[in-house]
Amino acid sequence: MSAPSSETADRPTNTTHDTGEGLSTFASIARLYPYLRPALSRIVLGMVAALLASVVSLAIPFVLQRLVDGTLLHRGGSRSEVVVAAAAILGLGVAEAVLISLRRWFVLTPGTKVEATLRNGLYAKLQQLPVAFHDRWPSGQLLSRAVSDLNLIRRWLSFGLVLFVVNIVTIVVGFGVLFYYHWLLALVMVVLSIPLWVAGFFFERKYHVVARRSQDQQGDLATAVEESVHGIRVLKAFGRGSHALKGFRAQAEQLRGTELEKARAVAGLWLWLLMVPDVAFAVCLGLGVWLVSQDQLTVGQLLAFFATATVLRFPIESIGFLLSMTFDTRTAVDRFFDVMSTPNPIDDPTAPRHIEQPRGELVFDDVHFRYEDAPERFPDLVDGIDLTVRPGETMALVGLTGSGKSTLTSLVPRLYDVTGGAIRIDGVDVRELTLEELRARVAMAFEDATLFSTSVRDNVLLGRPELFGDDPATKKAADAQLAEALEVAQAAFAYDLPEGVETKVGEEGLSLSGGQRQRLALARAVAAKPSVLVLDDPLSALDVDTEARVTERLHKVLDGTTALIVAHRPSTVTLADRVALLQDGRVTDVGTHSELLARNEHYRFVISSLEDEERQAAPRDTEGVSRNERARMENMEEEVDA
Ligand SMILES: Nc1ncnc2c1ncn2[C@@H]1O[C@H](COP(=O)(O)OP(=O)(O)OP(=O)(O)O)[C@@H](O)[C@H]1O
Repeated sequence: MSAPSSETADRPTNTTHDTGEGLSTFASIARLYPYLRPALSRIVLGMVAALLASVVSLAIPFVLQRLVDGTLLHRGGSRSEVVVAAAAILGLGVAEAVLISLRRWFVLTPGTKVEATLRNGLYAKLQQLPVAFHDRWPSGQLLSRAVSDLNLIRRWLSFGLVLFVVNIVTIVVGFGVLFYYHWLLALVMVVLSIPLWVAGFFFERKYHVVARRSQDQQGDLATAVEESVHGIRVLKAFGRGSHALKGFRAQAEQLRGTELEKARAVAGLWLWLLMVPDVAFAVCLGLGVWLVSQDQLTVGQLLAFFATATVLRFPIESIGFLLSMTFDTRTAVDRFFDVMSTPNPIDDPTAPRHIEQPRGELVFDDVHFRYEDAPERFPDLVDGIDLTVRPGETMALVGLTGSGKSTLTSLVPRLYDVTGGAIRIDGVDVRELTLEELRARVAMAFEDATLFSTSVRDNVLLGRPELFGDDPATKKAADAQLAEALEVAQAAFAYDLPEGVETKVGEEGLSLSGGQRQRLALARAVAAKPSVLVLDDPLSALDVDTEARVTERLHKVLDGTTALIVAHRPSTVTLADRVALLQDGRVTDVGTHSELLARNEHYRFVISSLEDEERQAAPRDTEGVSRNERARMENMEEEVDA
């Protein structure tokens, strides 16, 4: 298994939305404003508390200066004055501590609140975005956005933002205070700080790029872990664990390299952040002592100058860390909006229509479709399909592998939108229905049955939200519906699970067999009571006997339901009233199985290739003939005779 590189696995190249590139860091982060608004008052109060704490810390040197110049040097230092000054300093210290605690208290909850809002918004968006989006985006990239990027944003809001603003204000006010003590000393301090601002400027330009790369690579790594955990059976069965590990190591090493690059950039800034204040302190000390000797500065002023400069050290030193945190956050915000600003073409219509009397007629009217990434020279995959499935009719779709059967079925519930023509249910274009109504009218079961890590009951009744409730009547109705659906899908095994239908089926239902999963997925589609049932080869993992029983029960249930069934096995075709033959993107023939067998050569070819596939896949009994094969031959003979 080769893991995707960050170049290929990051943002898809064919998206046209706003990615935040070209925005300043401020403008990029400002896009969070709508999410921040409810929490803004507390963040501002936190900032006020932090600013007051800074003012208090800057006031302490004033008291020191008064103490030294007034009490100690000129009036000989009366004990009571010293005690008052010490008490004042103690009081200011306590006030500073209280204000810092208040800052933490104010900003803690808004950060978590904003993070939860962002996460819910992202999840909702991922639910809305069409399948075409999910085809293009690796899941790890989405996972890392939902977890680590939002975590970064929370930490910045709760800590980085407030400290950044407050420290900048403290530095500006602090330098003002230094000028108040002595303009020349302060000016020297400012001039000697210039290398810091230059280093900060270059740091900004470099760090932003590396931070983006690092966060994207973390997403790639998450994708690799997700893929290998998901495909652990395949990796083990083919003994490719060490190969996967090799690929993972290479990716992890790449990320380590990027993290080192980041650390080097931060270390470069730190060098200036630590060195510049030390040099400035040394130069100012020499100059200050000389100024005192020249009577241009009092000892108290010199002491207060250095006490203030010491107060400013932490804000200055923290700028590097806060800058890197801010750029990491900017990157996280960009990555969040990569997803949030993706347009959703499959949405509710502005003036939705409603199916007044559902009958279940399904019409494909000159339907065209091509995938976004299909090369231009290729014709449409679905190239002008006209087909009518009558109310209550079961229609099987048959075609060679890759002919577009699954694609065509996925157009009905608008997993993708047609690129030409229209699909109508009871005369209404599916694009004119709200998605809620459309998906209540159409239910789907796929060959690759996905279950959610919740109970069998919740999985099967997924499409019936009205059956989730605690009152006895709802529970009774839910139990009855569940029993019927499980019976139709021959999934009574669910009652024998350790906790019956309340048993949690594990992630993606992987604790069940493929056939069991398919039967639960089929039960889910049946329980949804749709007027149109779309089944994409939902019986492929069942043995012949079970398939026959399911088929028989489905026949009864499908009586009033229109069904479109993708058939990968000849036996599935027997379920259908009529068969549509898909060839070169079009429906080239429609009729009963026996009619098509008798008159259509391509149909015979498709059926015989399906038989070949099945023969290779099915286990053989002692006579060398599979049970599937025998059943199919019997079926075919009967059909042709008929
Ligand atoms: N999400 C996708 N993006 C781009 N191309 C796709 C996508 N899904 C399918 N295709 C391509 O569309 C073609 C038709 O695929 P589809 O799965 O609809 O065929 P099918 O008839 O159901 O095949 P099979 O019988 O093997 O299941 C294939 O060439 C496939 O590679």
